[in-house]
Amino acid sequence: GADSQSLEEGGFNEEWFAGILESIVRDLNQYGVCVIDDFLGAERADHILNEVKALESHGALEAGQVVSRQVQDQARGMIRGDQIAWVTGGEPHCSCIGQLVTVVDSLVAKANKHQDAGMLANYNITWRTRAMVACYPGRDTHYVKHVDNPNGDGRCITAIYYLNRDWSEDDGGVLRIYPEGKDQVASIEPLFDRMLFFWSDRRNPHEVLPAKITSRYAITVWYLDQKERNEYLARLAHHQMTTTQPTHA
Ligand SMILES: COc1ccc2cc(-c3cnc(C(=O)NCC(=O)O)c(O)c3)ccc2c1
Ligand SMILES: [Mn+2]
Repeated sequence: GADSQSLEEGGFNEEWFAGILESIVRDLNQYGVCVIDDFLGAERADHILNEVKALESHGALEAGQVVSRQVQDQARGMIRGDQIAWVTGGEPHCSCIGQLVTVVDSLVAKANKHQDAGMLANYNITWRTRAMVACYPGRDTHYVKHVDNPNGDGRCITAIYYLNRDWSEDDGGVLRIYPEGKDQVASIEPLFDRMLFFWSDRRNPHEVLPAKITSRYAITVWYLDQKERNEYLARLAHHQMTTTQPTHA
């Protein structure tokens, strides 16, 4: 309700947490996507934005994440892709990013074990990646339609936190999700203090439309299902065994 402040300094309001948890469980089950606005409040969001800008100004963001062949061909001659840094949140001057990840960790863990978890109950989410701090440097940088986890690498939920103040339509950089088997498309503007969750697998092909303005900031964490991750690592180990079989004379 109006009287529940979103966050006390340092701690998190029980009511706020429970409300967000309900939205995540309900929307992921119903739409495979969950958007939460005014997630942490403007003050905390500002601290996180300042930490991201500091990373950028210190050259911590590296251009060019791995992209598949045809994308590189398509992108040749164009400015493409985001600049990224992998952050644990424990680095110096990254404590607010760390707090963000901690809150999202507890929300995802609680949602996974929620009594109405539904499809979420099929997972046992025990791991996650580090936080990928990303900046699309404007000048029409984009990300072609793709699936985050097309081949069962263990990632089950993509969590993206956006940090773009005063974002407007002609700034571009909208995230378009094409939920599998549905005819409606979700167009998600990368608004300041907006939190987004969606299934990482083939249920959610998505693309980032060309970003016009200078910098489009986002922080992404991928949550892993233990079983799928272990099976993936086993496949990887087996593959390495068979391909790098020691040759005996
Ligand atoms: C092997 O090393 C790497 C390192 C980083 C990688 C990052 C991505 C990636 C995937 N999705 C998105 C996205 O969908 N963003 C949506 C949005 O910003 O609104 C994005 O920005 C980046 C994919 C593969 C990678 C491989
Ligand atoms: Mn993606």
